Amino acid sequence: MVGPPSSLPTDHGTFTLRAYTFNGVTHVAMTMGDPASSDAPLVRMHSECLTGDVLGSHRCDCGDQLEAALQAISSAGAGILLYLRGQEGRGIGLDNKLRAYALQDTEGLDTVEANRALGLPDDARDYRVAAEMLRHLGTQRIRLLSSNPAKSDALTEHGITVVQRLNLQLPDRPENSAYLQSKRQRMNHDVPNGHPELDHSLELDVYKTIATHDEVIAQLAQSEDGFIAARTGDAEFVSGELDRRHLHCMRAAVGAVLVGVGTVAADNPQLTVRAVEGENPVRVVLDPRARVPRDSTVLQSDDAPTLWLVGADVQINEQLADHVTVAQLPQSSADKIDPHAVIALIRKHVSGSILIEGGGQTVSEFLSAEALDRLFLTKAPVLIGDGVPGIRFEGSGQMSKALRYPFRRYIFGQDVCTEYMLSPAAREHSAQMPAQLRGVQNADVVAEAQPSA
Ligand SMILES: Nc1nc2c(ncn2[C@@H]2O[C@H](COP(=O)(O)OP(=O)(O)OP(=O)(O)O)[C@@H](O)[C@H]2O)c(=O)[nH]1
Ligand SMILES: [Zn+2]
Repeated sequence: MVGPPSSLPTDHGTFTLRAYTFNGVTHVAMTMGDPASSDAPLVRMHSECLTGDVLGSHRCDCGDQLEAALQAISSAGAGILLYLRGQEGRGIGLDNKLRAYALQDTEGLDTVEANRALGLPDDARDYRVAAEMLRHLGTQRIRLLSSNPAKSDALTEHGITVVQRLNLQLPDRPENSAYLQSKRQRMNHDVPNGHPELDHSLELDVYKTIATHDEVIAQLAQSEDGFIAARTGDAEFVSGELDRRHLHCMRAAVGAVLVGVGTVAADNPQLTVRAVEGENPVRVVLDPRARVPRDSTVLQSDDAPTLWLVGADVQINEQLADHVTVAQLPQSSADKIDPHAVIALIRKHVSGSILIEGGGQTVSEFLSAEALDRLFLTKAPVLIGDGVPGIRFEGSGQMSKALRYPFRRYIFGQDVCTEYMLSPAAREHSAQMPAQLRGVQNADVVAEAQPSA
């Protein structure tokens, strides 16, 4: 009933493959690492889908889920994929599934109605063999990669402890969104928008890239019409929870985080890592005239060291808390400090990447000085009308001179984040990472492009 293990090198790394035959049907388990030795390994219980898995169909999400699950297991370094044969068409078989497809095409039936019109059950799958396979692999506790709650219920019934169910967070495709909507409405599948159960250790690849290189990156969240706050400076909830989480992931990946004095005065940020696990970066306040409010969190709280960057002609005579270090730089003109000099100075104190976190003016200055390797610009679906501007720089009178860079795009719930790879170094660093087009993460790369020259 169980075949010998063999090795299976794949695009996602080398797995161990075992065949399990029950009632004349052969299923396979692909394992990576030693799942038995991990407390609750990632498990994908995948129903065979010839059209999606093999033929590349966009009618369903099976092919995308298969890829994403293998990528997730490979990123985690351990896990199991059970490929369940004979579950084609939610258990009604390939021939019937294609008949159901035809009824969907011609009669406009949804996926459930089409099965019923054929006199077949909505879902005929049985997961007993999957539970048997897991037990054979020494795994009784799992984290299940699925958007279908019925799958974890069934495994629980068969004696497997599902400690967590993780939605693979794949974006709908135009061709499968109606089908996915029906699954959500009629079969209780998750809506993949900022799922609260998401495992916070699962990240975008670019965080690793940032953490392992010395880059200068910037981020900004703007309204659709380009403002980071209302006229009064009120910046509460411009972008959503996932964008906040993204910001905290970046803070955790860098050595230093810099804000302009205006942001400290307006928002009194803590600049610490709270939404995810990670170390706090060194906080840098760019403050040519030493105007920062003396009761601000960056000066008062010792959660992280603070580097207070002031102009060369400023005198700081007051007593400062131990976590605050003052550094001075010459101002070029009109209170401005050259971004390149700022970076060089920070690098003397801190190693790792530097995140320019805001506000709009500071990020714009670093952008137009060509001091950035990468820019993450999130656009939230809100119109403010007038307020504190986001990215603004002199630009050019000609469209042909507008800035176009290679970019990647992520969906963070309702917000869209564009990552511009501004420098050749950033592009090279990202190219060294396997292009993670899909994976377990809070957002997926939904578009990638190189601008034409
Ligand atoms: N009967 C029928 N089956 C379909 C249809 N579209 C996809 N399938 C099958 O559905 C099975 C996958 O089930 P899904 O409901 O997509 O997803 P799930 O496996 O329950 O849940 P996930 O773990 O999130 O993938 C595969 O065997 C597909 O062949 C359809 O329109 N009709
Ligand atoms: Zn499918």
